[in-house]
Order: sequence, then C-alpha cells, then structure tokens
Amino acid sequence: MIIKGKKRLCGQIRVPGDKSISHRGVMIGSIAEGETIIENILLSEDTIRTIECFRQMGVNIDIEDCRVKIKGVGLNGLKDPNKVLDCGNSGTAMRLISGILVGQQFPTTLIGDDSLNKRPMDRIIVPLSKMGANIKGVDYKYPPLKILPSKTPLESIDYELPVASAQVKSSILLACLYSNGKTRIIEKNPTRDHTERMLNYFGAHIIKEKDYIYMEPKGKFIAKNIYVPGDISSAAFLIVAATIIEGSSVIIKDVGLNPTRTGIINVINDMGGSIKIENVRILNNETIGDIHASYSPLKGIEIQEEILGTLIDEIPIIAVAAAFAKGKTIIKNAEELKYKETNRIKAMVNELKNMDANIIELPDGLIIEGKEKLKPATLKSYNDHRIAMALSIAAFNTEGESIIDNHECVNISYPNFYETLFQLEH
Ligand SMILES: O=C(O)C1=C[C@@H](OP(=O)(O)O)[C@@H](O)[C@H](O)C1
Ligand SMILES: C=C(OP(=O)(O)O)C(=O)O
Repeated sequence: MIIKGKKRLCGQIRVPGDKSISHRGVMIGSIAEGETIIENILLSEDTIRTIECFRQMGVNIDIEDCRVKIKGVGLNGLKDPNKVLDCGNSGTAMRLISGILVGQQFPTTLIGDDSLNKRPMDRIIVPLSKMGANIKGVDYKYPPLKILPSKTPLESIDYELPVASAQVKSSILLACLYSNGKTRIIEKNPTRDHTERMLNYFGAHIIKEKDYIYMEPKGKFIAKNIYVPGDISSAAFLIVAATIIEGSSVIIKDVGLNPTRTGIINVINDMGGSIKIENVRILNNETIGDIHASYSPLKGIEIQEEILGTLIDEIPIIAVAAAFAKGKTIIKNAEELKYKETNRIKAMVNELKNMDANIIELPDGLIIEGKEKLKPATLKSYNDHRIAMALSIAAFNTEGESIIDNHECVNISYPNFYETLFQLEH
C-alpha cells in the first residue's frame, strides 16, 4: 500500500461493527434457545472464523450483508464437528470458544495460524483445568488445543486473574455456564466487559462488586436481538488521524462507548486533543454514540497501569499520536503487547524509528519524545492489522510517499480501512 501524505481528513463516516461484541454475539447466540438476529455485525477474517466454528458444530447461521441470523441450539445442542476448528489469527475466537467447548460431551481440537500458534494459552488452560476441564496445549501452553469431555458439570472456581485479560475472564464465564455453582473472578484492573453485559442481556445473572465478578450457571438462555455498535478500536485510527493532521475534522457515527473501552478517548483528551461525544444512548446493554475529533496540538503524558486494559489494542496508534506530540509520553506495564498478533512494542519501535521518531523500547513499554515531523519510509506491518493501520496513519502525516507491506492484514478487523481513509482525504 502506498500512502501519500499529507492531506487533511474531513467528513462523517461509520466504522464497522465491534469485533469483540460480534464474536460474542455469534457464540452466545449459538448456545441460546431460539433465533438471534445480529445487525451491523463485523464480517472480517477473525469473526468469520468464529461463525465457521459454530457452523461446523451444527449451528445454522445465515449471513446477509452485515446481518446474521442464528438458530440457537441451546447450551447442550452443539454437535461434534468431526474435524478441527480453525481459529485463524484470532485469540478471542480460540480463548472464548474453549470456554464453551470444555462443557461439551465430544472431543475437539482448535488450531490457529503461525501467529496464533505462538500466543500463550496456558492463561486459559490453568483456570479451565481447575474447573475440571480436560484441555491440553503444546508444551502445556500453545495451540493446537485438544479438549476432551470431562466430568459434568464442571466445578465452579474462585480465581484471581494473573493478567488483565478480557479473553481469560470471558473463557471462565462461558465455562461457568456448564458448572455446578457460583464462580468468583477477581479482576484488579478493568478489562472489556462485553461478555458480562451480553450474558446478562440474554438472561444470566452476573454481578460486579468492586474487583469481584460473580456468576452462577443458568439453565437456559433465550435468544435476543443485538445491534453491534461501531468498533472504537477501529475508530481510534481515525480519531488520532483527525487529531494530528492539521485542518482535520471527522465525525464517526454510532461507535461503542462502553466505559471499559473508552481509554483512548480519555488519553487523547488528556494529551490536549479535541474530542466531543454526542448522541449517547444505550442499546442492548452497551453504550453507543457519535465521536467528533478535530485537529489539536498534543502534549505527551504518562499512561497509568490501571487504564491499560481499557485501551490495550490502541497502544500502537497512541504511540503514533505521541510521536507527534510535544514532550514525552511514557507507557509502562504493558508487557501484554508482546503476546498479541506480533510483539507490538518491538514492531512500533522498529518502524517509528524508521520514520525518524524518538522512541525507546522498554521491557514492558515505550518512551516517546514527540517531534513536529516524521519522514516517509518503507514500513513493515509484521502481518498485524493494528500495526498496519497505526503506521498508515503515521505515514499520512508525513510529506511524501510511504509504503506499508502486507497491508491486507487489515482484513482481520477492519476490511474497508483504506477506502474510508481515502474517502476522508481533502
Ligand atoms: O476479549 C476480547 O474481545 C479482546 C480482548 C483483548 O485481549 P486480551 O484479553 O488478551 O487482553 C484484546 O486485545 C482483543 O483484541 C480482544
Ligand atoms: C489482539 C487482538 O485480537 P485477538 O486477541 O482476538 O487476536 C486485536 O484485535 O488487536
């Protein structure tokens, strides 16, 4: 992909449906009783993997544009897929589906691509095994995962999350549907709570009190319709682009504003960015609204550990904002970035350095001293969608032509990213 800087971005757009909510809608709709219609679902490489996994287990899922109709089979209605389930590049698919599979009476194997095969699965193997599940990975840690039927029901657990991870929390909550009692999860720093919200919306009873999440199993779920808000993690690229490119002003309609996801808005505001939120309302237990971001000079800040879980996927694009801000931005305690589709700390350091940014790699984060200008360059995406999009925005704010390799990886979460970006150019 050739990116030619530097034009202002103006206009009103939508971003595709939220990836986390789309995955969960398919999973929970599949094990509910009755028909779930999901509107504005994200149809990207990751979410299509989840749809295909449930189709293979006998769930009838019809896709028409961005609307899917799921004939839920109930908690115990999934069928033996008789072949491996392929999660592709998606950590969310593998970790959350495992939570459902440990409660089934048939064996399954979950596989992934080269990137997913390097991502740690012991973080779900440990708690699910404590619940009595029979789940094994390569070297106790990596995909493929082999799951065998275990004694039913599973045991409820009391578990403190060793890492801030919504995927681990969600995997345990989904397994809890197949357990015998009240599970308590201790979560010290908040992470996205879409699973809790959606399970409650479908009739479960999950309570959050301070750092504790309590859940009891539920006999059955009744299907519900869902409208998926726009993905704030996709909107983040355009928010930062509008903020750093002089003369820009972009309105993004109907974006998910769940408070466990809005860390990016707080950070850009704290950096001095101009972001207005309008038209806020609640839809199927999730907050949704419009975001208006305009050009405003930014200053560096220190990002606190407590909020990292609310912006974990936005750190690559925050690094880009910081590279153009006045002063120093410090991000620490973000080791989790090493276990995503690629090591996102290293990837951003290497490529922003290539553009002449002042950036230092820490074992668990980054220090960036902003500059007025960066230079165009030939950049590596590491086949990671968030890195490709973050670097594309950095390149957009330079004078000249940059090249991003393997830009097609944006199809993992935001298939029409480049069309939208070019549509906003003025
Ligand atoms: O639960 C989810 O939908 C997600 C949780 C996060 O992962 P972790 O739970 O590994 O932090 C995030 O990085 C990922 O893009 C989506
Ligand atoms: C880390 C991500 O997704 P996943 O963990 O589902 O692969 C992401 O979308 O940035």
